[in-house]
Amino acid sequence: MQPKDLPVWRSLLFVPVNVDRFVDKAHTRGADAIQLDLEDSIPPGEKDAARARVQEAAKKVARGGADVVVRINRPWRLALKDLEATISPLVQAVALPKVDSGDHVRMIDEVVSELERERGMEVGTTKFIAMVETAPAFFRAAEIAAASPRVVALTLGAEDFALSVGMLPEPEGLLYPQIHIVIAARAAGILPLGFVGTVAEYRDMEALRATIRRSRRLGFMGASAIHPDQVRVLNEEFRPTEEEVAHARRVIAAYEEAQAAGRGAITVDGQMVDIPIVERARQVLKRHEAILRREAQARAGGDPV
Ligand SMILES: CC(C)(COP(=O)(O)OP(=O)(O)OC[C@H]1O[C@@H](n2cnc3c(N)ncnc32)[C@H](O)[C@@H]1OP(=O)(O)O)[C@@H](O)C(=O)NCCC(=O)NCCSC(=O)C[C@@](O)(CC(=O)O)C(=O)O
Ligand SMILES: [Mg+2]
Repeated sequence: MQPKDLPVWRSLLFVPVNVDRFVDKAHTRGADAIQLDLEDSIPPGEKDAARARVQEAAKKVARGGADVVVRINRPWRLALKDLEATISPLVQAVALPKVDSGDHVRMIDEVVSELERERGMEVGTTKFIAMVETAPAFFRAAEIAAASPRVVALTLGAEDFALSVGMLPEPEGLLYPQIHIVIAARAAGILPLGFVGTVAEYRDMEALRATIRRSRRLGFMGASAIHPDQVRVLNEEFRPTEEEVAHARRVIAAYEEAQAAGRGAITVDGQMVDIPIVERARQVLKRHEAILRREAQARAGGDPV
C-alpha cells in the first residue's frame, strides 16, 4: 500500500450550516478543519435550505485557511442530494456518517467520481472521513478504512455508537471501541480521529484537556469539536510537547552517533533505545514539523508556504 499524504487535522469544528452567526465567525476560531454539518444538527424540515447554503458557507469558513469538510446525511436519497450540493474545489473532504461497509464507501466514491468528472475536477481529490456509528460497522472498521484511497480518516461517532450498542457514552465503555478505531485506521495507513469521551460534554475544558492528553497517548491524531472553546484545547494537546520534541532530537542524535560506532542499542535519558524507539522519535519530529507548516499556512490565509 502506498503511504497516503494525510492532512494535519488536530481540530475539526462542527458548524451547523444553517446557523449564520456560527458560519460567519467560524474562520476566526483556529480549527484545522471546519465540518459544515448537513446531518444531525439540521432538522428534517431544514435539510433543503441547508444544502442550498453549502457552497457559500464553504467560501466563508475557508477564509482563515481551514480545510472544509461537509458531513452529508445517511439515507441515500438525502446523501445523493447532499453530494450534488457539496462536491466542488471549495470542499476538501466529505464526512460519511453511519457507514455500514466497504461497499457503502465505494458507492459514494463512485458518485463523487462522477461529480468530480462532470465538474472538471481531478478525480480523487475529494477525501472522505468515515464515521463508524453502529455495532455492525464496528466489526467492519478495517474494511471501511481500506475501502477507497479517498478515505483519509476513521472516527467513532461516540453518541450514535453508544446508542447502537445500548451503553452510555462514557470512557469506560468507549475505551475498547476507540482503540479498535485506532488500530483499524493504522492498518489502512489513515488518521485515527476521536477521543475516549463524547463531544457533547463541551463546558469543562480541564476535563477535555485531560481526556485529549490520554487519547493522544492511545494513538489519536485529532478530533471533532462542537464548540469553539474546544478548538484551542484540541490544537494544544494533539501535538507533541516541547519536551517530547527535545527528547526525540536527543534520541536520534545519540542513535546516529552510536550507529557510526557500530552500536544498535544504546541508553538515552536512562532508557534503552533501539530501532522502534528511534522510529517513534522520527515520527514525533515529522508530526511537529507538519504542525508548524500547517500553522504557517493558516497564518498565510491558507496559501501553501
Ligand atoms: C452546543 C451549542 C448549541 C452551544 O451554543 P451556544 O450558542 O449556547 O454557545 P455559546 O457558548 O453561546 O457560543 C459562544 C460563541 O461561539 C459561537 N459558536 C458556538 N458554537 C459554534 C459552532 N459550532 N461553530 C461556530 N461558532 C460557534 C457562538 O456563535 C458564540 O459566538 P459569539 O456570538 O461571537 O459570542 C452550539 O455550540 C452548537 O450548536 N454546536 C454544534 C452542534 C453540532 O454540530 N452537533 C452535531 C455534531 S456532533 C454529532 O453529530 C455527534 C456524532 O455524530 C459525532 C461525533 O462525536 O464525532 C456522534 O454520533 O457522536
Ligand atoms: Mg453521529
